[in-house]
Amino acid sequence: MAITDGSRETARRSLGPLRRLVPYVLRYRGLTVGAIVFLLLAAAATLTLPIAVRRMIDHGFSESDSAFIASYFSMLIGVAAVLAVASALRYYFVVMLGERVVTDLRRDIFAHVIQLSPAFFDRAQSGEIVSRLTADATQVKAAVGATASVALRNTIMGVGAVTMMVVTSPRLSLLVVAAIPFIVVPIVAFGRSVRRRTRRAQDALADAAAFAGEQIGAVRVLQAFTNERAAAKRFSSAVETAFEAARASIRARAVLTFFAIFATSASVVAVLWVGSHDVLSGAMSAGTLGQFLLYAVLAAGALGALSEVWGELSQAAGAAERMGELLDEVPTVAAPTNPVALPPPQGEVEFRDISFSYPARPNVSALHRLSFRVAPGETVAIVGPSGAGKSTIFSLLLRYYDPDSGEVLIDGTDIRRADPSAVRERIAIVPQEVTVLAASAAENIAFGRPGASRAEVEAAAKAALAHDFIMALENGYDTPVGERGVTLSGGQRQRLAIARAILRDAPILLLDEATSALDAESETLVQTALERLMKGRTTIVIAHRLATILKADRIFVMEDGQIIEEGSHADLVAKGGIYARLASLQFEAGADMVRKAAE
Ligand SMILES: Nc1ncnc2c1ncn2[C@@H]1O[C@H](COP(=O)(O)OP(=O)(O)OP(=O)(O)O)[C@@H](O)[C@H]1O
Repeated sequence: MAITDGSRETARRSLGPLRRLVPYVLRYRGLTVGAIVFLLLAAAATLTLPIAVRRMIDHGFSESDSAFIASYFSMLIGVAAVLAVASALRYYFVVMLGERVVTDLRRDIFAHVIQLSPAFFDRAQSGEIVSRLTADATQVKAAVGATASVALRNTIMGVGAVTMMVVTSPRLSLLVVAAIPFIVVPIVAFGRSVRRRTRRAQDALADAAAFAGEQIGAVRVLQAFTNERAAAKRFSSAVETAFEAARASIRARAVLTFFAIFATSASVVAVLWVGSHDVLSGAMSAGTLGQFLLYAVLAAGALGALSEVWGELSQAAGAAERMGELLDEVPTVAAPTNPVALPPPQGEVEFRDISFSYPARPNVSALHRLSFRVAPGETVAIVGPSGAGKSTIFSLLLRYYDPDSGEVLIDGTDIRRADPSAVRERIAIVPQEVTVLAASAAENIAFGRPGASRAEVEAAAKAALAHDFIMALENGYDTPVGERGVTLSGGQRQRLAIARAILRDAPILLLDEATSALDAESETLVQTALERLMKGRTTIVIAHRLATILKADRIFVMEDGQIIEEGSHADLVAKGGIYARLASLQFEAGADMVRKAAE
């Protein structure tokens, strides 16, 4: 399974996954080259400053030549200008590159994820995927942009400064080299423990955030069960745990800061001490000592910055790895290399000896040697207890999954041989729970057929008896509905779904009847709209209402993944089998009708 938490730990240790970003970076050669050029230019400008300072000290103050000072300072201003321009442009190119790369990554991942098979979503949490698109992407952006450039700049600066230190004074450099282990080893060791504590604090905070997200998402249920106090208490203890973890990390960081500053300052003082003896004895000029010290400070700064960004880079590597996992996920249901074209639509559906288990539950058989044929234009109602496999029939028809054995045929073609999109274009679905998108009413209907004109949307809405309630909304078809807009009633949502299906105008209609009862008036509207929708189409309906079942041409009674009875309502009632029992129990409300039909 690709979506795991385990990767978070291992990923932090290696920068390897960042390699995945290289092709994205290379797509923008201009930005990349610009970033590197200005990076080098800024580093070079910085590295010339200590030389300038030496010449200042050694010549500027001793030679009372004002022309020298003037030309000298104008040159310095020139260097400063180069430094400023290069730094600004470096910032621009580097940050732009980061934004660009992450925009592309987000776009690619989203496009990839939404075409993955439902089998993937059975095991992945949608929250986890979204967090990869947002939080992980932000980390990668920081890495490609700021962090990588800080790392690169400081590597260049570090190497440059150390080289210049050796050039300036090999003797003092040797002294610094001798001091390095005493400074660096403890800092690295301590830094590691700081990182461990920081990670613990972040994980604790992530737990608290996940809890908050879940509770706020289900706030109505939370209030209905009056669980607010318990939830508040749990959250409070979660954030307190995060605080304690943060405190440990802050404390460790404070100690680290003390040590780092003291150790580096003390060693600088020591070098200065030795160096000033050399100056006094005439072995070295004061300017050279100044130059050396400045290089030492630059080198130390570069080293410090590198140790800081290392942690950030390895976190970004973890983020890049998690995003990469999503891109590596292959859809289990894919179009064949040479998909066959489906014949002209008739609306015939056939299941031939289908056996199927869900990948998430391979030991449970959802459908077992199931065969049936639905003729063009026929209406079939599927009834049966919960878990019988009714929805699974829909899932296989839409090719969300492929059967373990047997064939699903649409108009005589095995759907595995066709492009899944071509198969799905033949099907319209009215689900039990209608998804209303956070968009306008018109856009919600147009979802049925992307690109439909406003006139087509309105015609569909009229046929679905949705026009009147939409016109009564504040801005008619342009009124936002769904999450950030008007909340629609159950009956209105269903008519919206019916309008979508009418607009789709597909030969095969899959109807998953809502179980929740509507009031009589809504019910009549929905039924009328449905009848219009079903006209002339092959309809398979997972039926819960007697009225629907009575109108069906045939009824399939399912149990344990098989069709155990089949026939018209009257046939089945007369037979006195499972259906007859089911009908008199389950469809109590229509018991009279059952009796009448049986007579
Ligand atoms: N995505 C899934 N992953 C694993 N098992 C599943 C999945 N969906 C359904 N199942 C299992 O497959 C079997 C058939 O389920 P299905 O949803 O087709 O039943 P159903 O007749 O539609 O039930 P209901 O009327 O309650 O919707 C059940 O045992 C169910 O637990």
